[in-house]
Amino acid sequence: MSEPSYDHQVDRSHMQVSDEIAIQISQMNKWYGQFHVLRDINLTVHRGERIVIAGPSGSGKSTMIRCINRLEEHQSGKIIVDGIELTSDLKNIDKVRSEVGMVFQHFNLFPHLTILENLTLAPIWVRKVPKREAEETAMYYLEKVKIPEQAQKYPGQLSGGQQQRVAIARSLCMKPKIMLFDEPTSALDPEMIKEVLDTMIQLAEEGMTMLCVAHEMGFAQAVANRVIFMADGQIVEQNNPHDFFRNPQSERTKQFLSQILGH
Ligand SMILES: Nc1ncnc2c1ncn2[C@@H]1O[C@H](COP(=O)(O)OP(=O)(O)OP(=O)(O)O)[C@@H](O)[C@H]1O
Repeated sequence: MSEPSYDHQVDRSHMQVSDEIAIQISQMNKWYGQFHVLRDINLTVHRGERIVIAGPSGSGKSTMIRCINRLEEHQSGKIIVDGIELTSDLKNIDKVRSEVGMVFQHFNLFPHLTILENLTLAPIWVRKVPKREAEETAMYYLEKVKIPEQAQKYPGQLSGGQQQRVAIARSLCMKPKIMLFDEPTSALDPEMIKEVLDTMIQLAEEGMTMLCVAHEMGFAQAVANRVIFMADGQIVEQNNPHDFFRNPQSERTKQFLSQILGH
């Protein structure tokens, strides 16, 4: 089985992964009512790692990352994020949310606020950052995602790719240590996928710890140092992208890859 080829292939050798642990999940289980959606998940993520979570629809990928920033609550086992164990204590949730940024498939921008207002809303109202400082930070990140000229526009005036870059900039304004992405390019036209991947590649090069649920494997190919394959609520297999694509171990993974790669 040959590796898919994308024009995002870069030399990843300079990207550092540290020994420090960013996320530790042990024996984690989650049910939706009677439905056992995540089963005995064990996962260690080191700082600077760039992980793609792949797997068939309904395998629990989104639920797993939603548990990491506490949008969903797990029922047993442990999740430790940046040294903080996730419990139902609200203070603890706030702490974790401030360490973990999340970008969704549908950008979730406020349509009636300008791009600048979207970016400064949480820093001003949640973090109590002075308006001027919040705006300077917002402009810094809009420049980073290469759309500073869009600051005064409304989301509806931007392309999907631009809106997704705004969503990434908005997360960065909260200075997260970890970024979670839930299918960030799924709602985009092919020509816009590249813009968003370029932004993600830039973040990865700066050492951001990233977990990305993805159906298309562009990010895996471009910058991931690990691909995790999930099926039926379990981690079935994980490996570096090179070996994951070239030498999948389980039948389930082989079947999945032949579906997505078309051979
Ligand atoms: N709030 C919920 N209540 C009940 N069941 C849910 C809820 N959210 C998700 N599920 C179910 O849990 C399972 C896992 O969903 P999840 O969204 O985590 O899968 P996924 O692997 O991310 O799928 P996809 O690739 O289609 O986004 C699915 O069967 C889904 O229908």
